[in-house]
Amino acid sequence: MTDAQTRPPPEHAIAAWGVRKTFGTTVAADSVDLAVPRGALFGLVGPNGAGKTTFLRAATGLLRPDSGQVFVEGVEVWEDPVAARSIVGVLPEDPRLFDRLSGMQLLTYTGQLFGLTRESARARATELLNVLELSPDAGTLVVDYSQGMRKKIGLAAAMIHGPRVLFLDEPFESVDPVSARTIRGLLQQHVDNGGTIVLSSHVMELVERLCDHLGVIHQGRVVAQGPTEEVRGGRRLDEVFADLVDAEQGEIGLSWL
Ligand SMILES: Nc1ncnc2c1ncn2[C@@H]1O[C@H](COP(=O)(O)OP(=O)(O)OP(=O)(O)O)[C@@H](O)[C@H]1O
Repeated sequence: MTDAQTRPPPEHAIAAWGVRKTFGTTVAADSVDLAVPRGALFGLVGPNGAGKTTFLRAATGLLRPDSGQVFVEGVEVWEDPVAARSIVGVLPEDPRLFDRLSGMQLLTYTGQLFGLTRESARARATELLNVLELSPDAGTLVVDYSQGMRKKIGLAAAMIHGPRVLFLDEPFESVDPVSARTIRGLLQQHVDNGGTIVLSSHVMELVERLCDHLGVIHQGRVVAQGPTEEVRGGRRLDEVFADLVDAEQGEIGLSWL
């Protein structure tokens, strides 16, 4: 339950506090607190197993947290999941797509699920396929798409209803450099038009260049967050990251190699 006192200020497009999720004895998210300003392109970084995907799933209605709250544009995701769904577009880490449909069918169907008319869904699908250079494969079954193509069609499906907030889990993974540039352009356009994006990535250079805000998650907690320049403090992000997650820089190797 929430009350007026726990609601985030309106300048926060996303606000999470105390998000906790355990799997048996594994604490995947310990207590995640995050504030994402409206219009931010927010990068979420952290080592393998830090809890990024768990948090993103909890924040998007895909995985119910044990405790904590997530507000998206003032709507508590688990209190009002229907309202949250129309505000949010989600690219999960491993999107479960209806892969017996063609790319065009998948997008049209997804658009209609979100209340678009068939004509409008088809028009948007055509545009998205075109921008993401998937038009030649519009009629190909998604099951026959490459990994990178699946990422791109997943992104298109996340965007088709024009959500104000996008949550993207590793949107650049498996994507070729030209498509990555196209996606960066799309994401920039989304925030320039007043939207908000949270994306996770392991590519520090990309986060550094693309994201105006970032959060570092480690062992299920956010250990640093804020404007990218502030978090970096004049250093390279990979150095700051290594310090924050106590990465060992000592001798490593395999004795038998
Ligand atoms: N469904 C699940 N069942 C059991 N354990 C899980 C499950 N999902 C995640 N975990 C565990 O929770 C922890 C956090 O996982 P999560 O996938 O959130 O990390 P991540 O930061 O996204 O990692 P990566 O960068 O490697 O994708 C890990 O220890 C993982 O093994």
